[in-house]
Amino acid sequence: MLPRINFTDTKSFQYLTDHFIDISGKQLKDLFTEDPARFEKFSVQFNDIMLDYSKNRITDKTMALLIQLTTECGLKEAINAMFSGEAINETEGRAVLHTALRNQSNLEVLVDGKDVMPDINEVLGKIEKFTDAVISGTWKGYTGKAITDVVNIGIGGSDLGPVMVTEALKAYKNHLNLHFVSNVDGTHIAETLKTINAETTLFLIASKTFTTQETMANAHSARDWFLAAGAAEADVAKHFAALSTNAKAVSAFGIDTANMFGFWDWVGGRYSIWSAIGTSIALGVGFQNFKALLAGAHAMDNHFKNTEFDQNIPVILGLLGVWYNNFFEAETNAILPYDQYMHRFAAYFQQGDMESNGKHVDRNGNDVSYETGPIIWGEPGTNGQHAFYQLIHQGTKLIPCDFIAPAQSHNPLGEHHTLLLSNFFAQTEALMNGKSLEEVVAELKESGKSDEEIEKLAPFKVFLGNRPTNSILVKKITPETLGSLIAMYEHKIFVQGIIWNIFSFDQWGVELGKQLASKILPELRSDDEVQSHDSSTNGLINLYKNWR
Ligand SMILES: O=P(O)(O)OC[C@H]1O[C@@H](O)[C@H](O)[C@@H](O)[C@@H]1O
Repeated sequence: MLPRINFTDTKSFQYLTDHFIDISGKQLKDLFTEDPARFEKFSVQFNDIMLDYSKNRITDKTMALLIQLTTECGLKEAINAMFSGEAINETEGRAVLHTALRNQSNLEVLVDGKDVMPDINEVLGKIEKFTDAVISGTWKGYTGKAITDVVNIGIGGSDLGPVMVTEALKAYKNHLNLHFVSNVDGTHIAETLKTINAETTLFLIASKTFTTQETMANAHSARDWFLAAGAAEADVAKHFAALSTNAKAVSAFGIDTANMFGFWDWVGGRYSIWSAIGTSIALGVGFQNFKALLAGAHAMDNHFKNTEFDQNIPVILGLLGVWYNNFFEAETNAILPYDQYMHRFAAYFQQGDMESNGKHVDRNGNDVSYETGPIIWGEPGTNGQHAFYQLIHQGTKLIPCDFIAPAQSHNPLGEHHTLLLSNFFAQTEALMNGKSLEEVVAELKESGKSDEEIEKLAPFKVFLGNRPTNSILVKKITPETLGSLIAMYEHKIFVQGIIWNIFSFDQWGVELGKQLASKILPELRSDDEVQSHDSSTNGLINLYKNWR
């Protein structure tokens, strides 16, 4: 059982509340002047990842109090409970063991007294054999041709992770063309089917439950298209594989369970890229690179489990997030990778973070009296700079940002990477230092503006600064480093869930919409006027019926 401590009742919360009054009046740039050792003090390097958190509105005291908060909230015990397979997903009665999927040490992990490692290794072995056969071309389609295209059909955790990772690791891609279909909007599958050939296409039906409406609709359409292209029922086995925990539903769909890659109910959907859901990754970049991704995540797991909290990257990130969320009342957190390959990274952690910590009921079943999960958003730099950074620099909202960049590019083309990184370094400096009225006036004077012009223009050109950022500089985006980065954010989310006293591994909030859609569906199938809802919903449905 996880602890049940209201963090606002802790001593450290009270101390932090007092301490916040001191800190909120301080300027980051002054903190740097006062303490030239800030970078050494507030940075941690782990393998090829450097977290510099010195540009945050913190002092030694802030960090000491935040660490004290972890003790009062039982974080250490909670970490041990997760890694040791306790059923910490209490509302679903399940363990939370995505860490076991990447447990390259192979030491036993017990769930209800049974070591899960042999099953995990068996599935990994099966994925390796299958992906090697498809990549090498020994796996043949129904007309004897090798596979050229792979279509992963899945949604949420069965889509976002594979999309994000295969994009982030595109530099490692082989000849297979990967496609991802998630939306139940027929456009998604229709447009994909236009680009592929049934004889050389492999469909991966990725669904933990194998009941998700969108995925099942897309899977059936893919199957119909495949059969309409001239293939026979018996050919389905060569072109359809399932990634799922639900063998019964997989068979019922018509996929041979020999082509099923299984996982278990102790793997949450948004934590499932490390499971058979990662098969599209292994197909796209090769099994060895998939293994390296797992190894990178495993290394971060060990760091998280074994490192003192003041040097523990996910713990530090989690606590900084709590500091801004609950004291500065920041509502969002931007993730800004300066790496085009990582363009889906923020989208991936929108699900990872918001589906985990978007909860208003605590572990005692009571409404919380404080803010929980932040809104996660972001786009790659430098594109974001020319779009929404205006608000980060000069808007009225405090937006803590994570800047992520690799020192080495996979595409060292001319000066591109140097240009990119000059922006990466400049933005965090600008956000911290801002530009004072005096500086603006001096600049305008130098550019030859009259006093009258200066008076008019100056206020608009002032940057208040004091805007906090983390810089995460990595050597290169390799499978290992990416694995570590993903696990780092997963554990950050865990830390925050523990502090906020919420259950991070269920997602009841997605159910209501599904329930109502299934009630509305038969109403849409008939032509009768609908009167069973409120006037807005009735009005919209009836107009839709008139227009369709
Ligand atoms: O993999 P499945 O079972 O099709 O589920 C897909 C997604 O379905 C959503 O409803 C859940 O909120 C997600 O957590 C999940 O990832």
